Amino acid sequence: MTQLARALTIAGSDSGGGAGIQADLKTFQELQVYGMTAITAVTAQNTLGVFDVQTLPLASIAKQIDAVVTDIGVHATKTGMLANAEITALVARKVKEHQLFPLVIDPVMVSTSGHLLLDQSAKKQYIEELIPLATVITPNIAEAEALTETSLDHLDARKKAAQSLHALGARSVVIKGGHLEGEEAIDLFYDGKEFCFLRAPRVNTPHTHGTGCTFSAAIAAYLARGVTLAKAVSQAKRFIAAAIAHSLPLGRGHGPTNHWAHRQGGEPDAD
Ligand SMILES: Nc1ncnc2c1ncn2[C@@H]1O[C@H](COP(=O)(O)OP(=O)(O)O)[C@@H](O)[C@H]1O
Ligand SMILES: Cc1ncc(COP(=O)(O)O)c(N)n1
Repeated sequence: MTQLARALTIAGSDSGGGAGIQADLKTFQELQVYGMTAITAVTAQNTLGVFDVQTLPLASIAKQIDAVVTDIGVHATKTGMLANAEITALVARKVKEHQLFPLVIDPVMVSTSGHLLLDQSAKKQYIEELIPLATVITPNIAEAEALTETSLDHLDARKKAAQSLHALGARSVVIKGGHLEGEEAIDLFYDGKEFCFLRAPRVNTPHTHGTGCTFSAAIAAYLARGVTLAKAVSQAKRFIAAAIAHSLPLGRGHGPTNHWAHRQGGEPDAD
């Protein structure tokens, strides 16, 4: 057997299965990557909203990371919901201790349903401790605005924001354009030298719960498989575009993306 690619997600649990750890594991599995988890927080969540958040003790998060790294081994890591400043600092420490690279950072701050998933006070730890370790950081527009303290309503401003996140130490940056308007959903990729655009047709759907988690997990999966960064980002864009084009009208709110949509037909295998 050729060596099985293995990826670790350090993120929150979404009981509704559309975002967080659950979206990450589904994405890893679809991309033939063995998935492992370190859960930072347990949310009670569905397509309508977030009804409870319980963060895990720091020692538990640390031991989850130690357990998988020291035994099974990790080829790529992604971070999602880190909830607060202490968890963000712990994760940065563990990334350094275990050299958890390549590292994809999805700086999750607010859910699609509008619930705060990161204490405001954690911004300092993101900027000073975690972002400098990123192979790629994938903020949406609001997250990039919060991290750079600028308004990003123009492409020029988004380019400058990507440059300033790169200047903080991130090796590359994707500023996602899911919340912009237009015929296409266009993300801006900056590798420290050049800008390029990741494009897909914009899908007119409310069912976009978990798009950011799925996109960043797909980047981590491709990196775990040894694909180059530029290729990982563009293949991940194809994966998320298919997942949104065939998203699932489940629940009464924002339904989840469809992780098996990249397969021919966009449907689960017939019985
Ligand atoms: N309606 C849509 N149609 C097509 N692509 C979308 C749509 N909404 C989001 N995307 C894409 O999904 C990915 C996640 O983006 P975004 O929704 O901005 O992130 P987040 O979930 O973190 O808010 C990006 O590649 C973005 O362009
Ligand atoms: C546990 C967890 N992690 C991340 C998100 C963000 O995903 P989205 O922005 O699509 O709601 C979420 N809702 N829940």
